[in-house]
Amino acid sequence: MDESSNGNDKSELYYAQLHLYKHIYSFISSKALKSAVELGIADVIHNHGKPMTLNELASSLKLPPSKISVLYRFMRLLTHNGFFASIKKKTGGDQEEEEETAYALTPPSKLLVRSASTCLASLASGHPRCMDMWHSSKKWFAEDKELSLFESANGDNFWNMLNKDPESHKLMSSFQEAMEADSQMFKLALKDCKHVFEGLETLVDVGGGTGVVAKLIQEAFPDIKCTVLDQPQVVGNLIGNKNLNFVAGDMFKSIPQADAVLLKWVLHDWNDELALKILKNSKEAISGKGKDGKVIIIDISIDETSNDHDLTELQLNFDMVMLTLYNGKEREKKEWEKLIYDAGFSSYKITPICDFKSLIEVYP
Ligand SMILES: C[S@@+](CC[C@H](N)C(=O)[O-])C[C@H]1O[C@@H](n2cnc3c(N)ncnc32)[C@H](O)[C@@H]1O
Repeated sequence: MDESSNGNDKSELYYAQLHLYKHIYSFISSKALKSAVELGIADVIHNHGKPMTLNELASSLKLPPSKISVLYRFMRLLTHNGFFASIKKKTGGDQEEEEETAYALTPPSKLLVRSASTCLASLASGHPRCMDMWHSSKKWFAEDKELSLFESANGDNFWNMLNKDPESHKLMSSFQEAMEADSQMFKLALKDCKHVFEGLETLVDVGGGTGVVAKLIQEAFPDIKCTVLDQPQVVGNLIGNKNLNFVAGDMFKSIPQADAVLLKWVLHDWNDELALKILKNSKEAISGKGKDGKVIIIDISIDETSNDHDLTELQLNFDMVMLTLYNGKEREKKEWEKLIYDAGFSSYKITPICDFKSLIEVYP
């Protein structure tokens, strides 16, 4: 140690070590959550209907006795991280009343209950291909190619891989499950941005998956005729209704005509060149409506100047996910502006929704 380990320098060094350790081991929080999801802890507590003691939990999870103390330590971390709440429960008879800790669900772990339409458990469990690819990042950096880390590590891009082998079918269904659950949140957001959809007669949800968002829009606006455009393997077997139509197609080729185009969680999957192509095709799709048409984008708009450090960290983490999985990106406001004007639109308006996303109305 040199003289810099004195006074303020010493506390700076302690802080540096702490900061580094915190980030080196931050994967533990994510992996403990994955273990909780695989064990089904949230489901067991939910089905029990009231907080559960450690022994009750271990018995429901059918854990061997040697794993009870392990479960305790996982629950301690998961409770500290806000996934469960620990409650003191009175046990024993009148004479020898004792207190025991019982675990209850919190709002984040309620999103892990598999019977809930908002369940995000499939995202928390992750997929080996999406985790293992990080071991190839050194090789990826050395390659002078525009490949995602996923493609560099797995030999094919994410979307092709989804449709290829049986193992990837699991990835596909958990991906669609997660998208559907995420879209359920849109129901709440829709209440705050009803004006955006009012007056529309037709809307095409581009890359609209299995139609969860289109159905929510229909519930709120029964008169809007919705078309969901997605890849044949996603919508090929889906059946619509009077006001809901599924179209198998390619948004890079053409988008059906409508008063409005919705692009929810779509543009962030693609680099600027391909996002521009989608936006230009969207502009073409609303051209029949003249100046009254609009494109509605729902994506992240990163604000690095925000004082909310956790929120910005989440948005930057999402950017890493988009970069490494699809070669896509989360965009800052100035990047959105450039993309929107480059696609030939004349104005736009950004409104924050769901605490970390934005709704961007784009006008011709
Ligand atoms: C991240 S998901 C978003 C799904 C949905 N909008 C949501 O918010 O839940 C992107 C969607 O784009 C679709 N997609 C990918 N390439 C496409 C293409 N060339 N044409 C149409 N849809 C495509 C995928 O199948 C997927 O459903």
